[in-house]
Amino acid sequence: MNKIAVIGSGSWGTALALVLADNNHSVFLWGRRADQAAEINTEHTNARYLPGIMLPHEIKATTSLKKAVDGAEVIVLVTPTKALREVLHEMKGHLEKPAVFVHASKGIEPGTYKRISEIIEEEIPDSLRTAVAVLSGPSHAEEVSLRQPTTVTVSCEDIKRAEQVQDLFINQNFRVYTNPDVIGVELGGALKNIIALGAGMSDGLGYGDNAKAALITRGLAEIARLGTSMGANPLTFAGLTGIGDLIVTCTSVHSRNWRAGNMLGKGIALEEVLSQMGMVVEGVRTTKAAYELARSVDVEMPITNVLYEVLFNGKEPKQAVDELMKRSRTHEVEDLSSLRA
Ligand SMILES: NC(=O)C1=CN([C@@H]2O[C@H](COP(=O)(O)OP(=O)(O)OC[C@H]3O[C@@H](n4cnc5c(N)ncnc54)[C@H](OP(=O)(O)O)[C@@H]3O)[C@@H](O)[C@H]2O)C=CC1
Ligand SMILES: O=C(CO)COP(=O)(O)O
Repeated sequence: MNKIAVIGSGSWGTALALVLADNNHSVFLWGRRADQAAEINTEHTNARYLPGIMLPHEIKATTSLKKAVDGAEVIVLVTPTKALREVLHEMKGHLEKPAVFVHASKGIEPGTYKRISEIIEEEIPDSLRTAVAVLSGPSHAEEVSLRQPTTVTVSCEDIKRAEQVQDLFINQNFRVYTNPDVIGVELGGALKNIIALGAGMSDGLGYGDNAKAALITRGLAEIARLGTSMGANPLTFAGLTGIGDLIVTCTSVHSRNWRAGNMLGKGIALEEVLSQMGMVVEGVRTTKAAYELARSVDVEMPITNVLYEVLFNGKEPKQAVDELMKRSRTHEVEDLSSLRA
């Protein structure tokens, strides 16, 4: 039985703790609120984030980072992206031996444009980490906690390490694949949230399935365009962490990004949307980061650009869609020769 620390007791951290406890690991779940830790330890519920779910008694909740990581061979990071650096910074002082770091958050840091594995590598010295891996894919916490069939991918440049992490999580309800393309897996997971905001907005405006299919398909094209320019393998975007996660996030009522976009499409202001959600909507900050990153590397991202204008410059959602439809005509694939027999 491995001791595993799960850092972040929101919906996804709690659902992953449940998967690990189902697999007979000893799980310490860290969150910042004492009332929540007490609820998890005594009632075995996390009613705010996973209402109606009984958690395995093996999950031990704590507000002490030291207690959570003490002796843990594996540390699973699942805070919102914006909280990660601060948490890692504090955690570093409590680490006594190297651990495998697995993260399951989906974002890019505005300003630095760093992926999460890069943030971990910056904050935790080489001597205190044996590997950094990412777990991503189409996986809403609400369904995972009901033990409904779910597939994800674990990515690590060292594929043997990825297989070790695969072993920790895999079970009959939670199927885990591996992929060595960390850049592609992280960027697919982060950037799909932008397109999900757009898909929700389209639904909120009353547009139909044609519009949503267009957003998913052209969204994937711009995710892959930016991703490959950053060094990702284009094939990764055809997998679970690319199109797979894009489909689930653009079409599921569980998606916070879709729901936030839907409210924006109905004319509700961003601040009101975020306060009504009460949960992290990663796509908002990621839109800013991706917009700036794409400009800095000169990659065209039309959907991201109009969403940036809606979120941060007050453009009306309807006008954003009109502008996308009126862009100058173009080919579906930039390199036409790749389509010819
Ligand atoms: N939910 C899902 O189905 C999935 C989520 N993810 C990703 O997982 C990550 C976490 O999301 P999720 O669990 O859903 O988020 P939730 O909104 O469900 O929960 C957020 C958690 O983060 C805590 N938190 C917020 N701000 C801070 C901070 N500054 N320092 C420390 N903790 C903080 C909250 O604590 P408090 O309650 O005290 O405010 C809460 O425990 C995101 O990157 C998301 O994209 C990935 C796949 C699936
Ligand atoms: O990443 C997710 C599912 O794979 C969760 O998406 P939301 O953050 O939009 O709920």
